[in-house]
Amino acid sequence: MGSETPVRLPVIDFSKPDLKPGSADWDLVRAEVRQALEEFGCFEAKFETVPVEIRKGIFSALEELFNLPLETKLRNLSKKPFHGYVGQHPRMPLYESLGIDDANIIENVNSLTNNLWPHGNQSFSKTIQSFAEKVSELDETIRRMVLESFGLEKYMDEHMNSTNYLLRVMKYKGPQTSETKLGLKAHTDMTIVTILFQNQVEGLEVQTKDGQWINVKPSPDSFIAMSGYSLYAWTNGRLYSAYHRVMMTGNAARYSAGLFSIPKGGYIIKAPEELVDEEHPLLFKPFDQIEFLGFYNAEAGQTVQSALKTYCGV
Ligand SMILES: O=C(O)CCC(=O)C(=O)O
Ligand SMILES: [Fe+2]
Repeated sequence: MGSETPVRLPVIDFSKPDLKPGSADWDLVRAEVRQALEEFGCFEAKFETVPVEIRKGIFSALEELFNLPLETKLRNLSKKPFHGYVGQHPRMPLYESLGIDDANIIENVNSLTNNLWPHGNQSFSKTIQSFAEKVSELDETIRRMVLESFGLEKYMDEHMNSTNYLLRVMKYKGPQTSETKLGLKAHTDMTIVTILFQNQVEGLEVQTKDGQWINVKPSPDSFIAMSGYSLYAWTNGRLYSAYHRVMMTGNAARYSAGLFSIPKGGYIIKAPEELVDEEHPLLFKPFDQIEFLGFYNAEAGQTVQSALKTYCGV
């Protein structure tokens, strides 16, 4: 018989003009978001609110950034894992990235820009900041829909104020071969929500619950949204958090940008009592994510899943 149809991620349209809380479109999209995050922990989001000059501009900005000499990029090392420059790793030789904390705030981007380009680079700062600000609207919409879908409106303000944004921009060199090579190893994100945007070079793969890898092929105006493991913990396991990785082939470089909403240090992740019952016993005792990450990073070789269970599993 013919081969099975490959599994595809759900595609959800956030570009509807009337997508306001309370509208009929909002309720429909909210149900799609909930279902996609339960089943796949991931979906493709059509979100045309990001103007075309920012969508195009972001990739020129990334090219300009990663073309800088290595010693310039290395000026942005950070003590926090994956917050500053990361690259030149022997096991991930194709991968380079740079993290920018709270990139939706122009002063933060300017301090990075001035470090990279001592004479300034206004257009780089503006493109990065506008991108982060626009994409953060999608993050907020998704989180609002998730909380509403569980009837958890009373936690909305606390939840929305509990996170910071990290923008991480990435370059994966083409491996210059038709063999598939590792770009970024399989992992789950320790985030509330992750939103990815990529140029037209494919490579992202997302694993389904039954272990199949889906090749993600977003259309040029789409973003990929994922529920992270912090949201898995906060929702007491109601939403899935998918393993994903980047596999590269061919000559072209892949550029991507990820906006990560991350619980602030000092904020205690505690599943709301409404999501704990006999059918869904509590998975994790309340924890501070920054303290957990200290534990996780000291335990070489563990996955987030097993480390969090050891750290505060019930
Ligand atoms: O480059 C991508 O599309 C994926 C990046 C990623 O998974 C991450 O930075 O956590
Ligand atoms: Fe990731």
